[in-house]
Amino acid sequence: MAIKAIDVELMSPTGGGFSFEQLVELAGLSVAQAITKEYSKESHPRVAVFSGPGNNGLDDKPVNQGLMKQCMELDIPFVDSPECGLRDTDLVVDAIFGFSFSGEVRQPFVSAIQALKDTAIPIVSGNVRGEGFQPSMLVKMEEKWGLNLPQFPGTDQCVDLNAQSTPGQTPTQT
Ligand SMILES: NC(=O)C1=CN([C@@H]2O[C@H](COP(=O)(O)OP(=O)(O)OC[C@H]3O[C@@H](n4cnc5c(N)ncnc54)[C@H](OP(=O)(O)O)[C@@H]3O)[C@@H](O)[C@H]2O)[C@H](O)CC1
Repeated sequence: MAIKAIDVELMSPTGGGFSFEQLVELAGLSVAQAITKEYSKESHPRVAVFSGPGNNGLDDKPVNQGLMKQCMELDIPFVDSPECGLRDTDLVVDAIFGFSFSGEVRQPFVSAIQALKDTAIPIVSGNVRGEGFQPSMLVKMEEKWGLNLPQFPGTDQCVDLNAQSTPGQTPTQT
């Protein structure tokens, strides 16, 4: 089943009736929990989020306005270039593209993707891999249908698959 179709099913009355906002919140929670499990706030206190134009990054989308307002009230800075985003940063969250990414990277994202290719800072990617850089951790949100899911500990939103990974696989997925 295509990932997009899974979201449609989750939002249908028989598939859970989730609202788009709920799915966004759950996706964000999964990413946040996966990050805090893998990277401590002592070793990686400064996190930069690279947001894209679609529903993965929600850059400038109305659903994101409340979050942006919260960030401003908490004095969390916004930057407008990839170089600034990577300055004084310990971890990058790549929320640039989700499942609608296709083809070669086009402007205005070429420099952001290039910066992520060039950096040694660990990158946590949400959902999609293929823009040409290797994330340290990949968080996948839609794995359910037809997949052999691992046991999730307690009420956790993520599980570390390192123990089960084989060479060449992405280290951590949820
Ligand atoms: N129910 C939901 O939709 C939920 C989705 N979630 C997350 O959202 C993404 C899917 O969101 P979507 O908006 O469909 O897609 P993207 O986030 O990938 O962004 C699409 C935009 O990216 C542009 N794009 C695509 N390919 C390229 C490229 N090669 N170079 C530059 N730009 C690109 C695209 O532009 P177009 O001109 O092609 O339209 C769009 O602007 C999903 O993966 C989840 O992460 C929520 O988490 C929950 C609900």
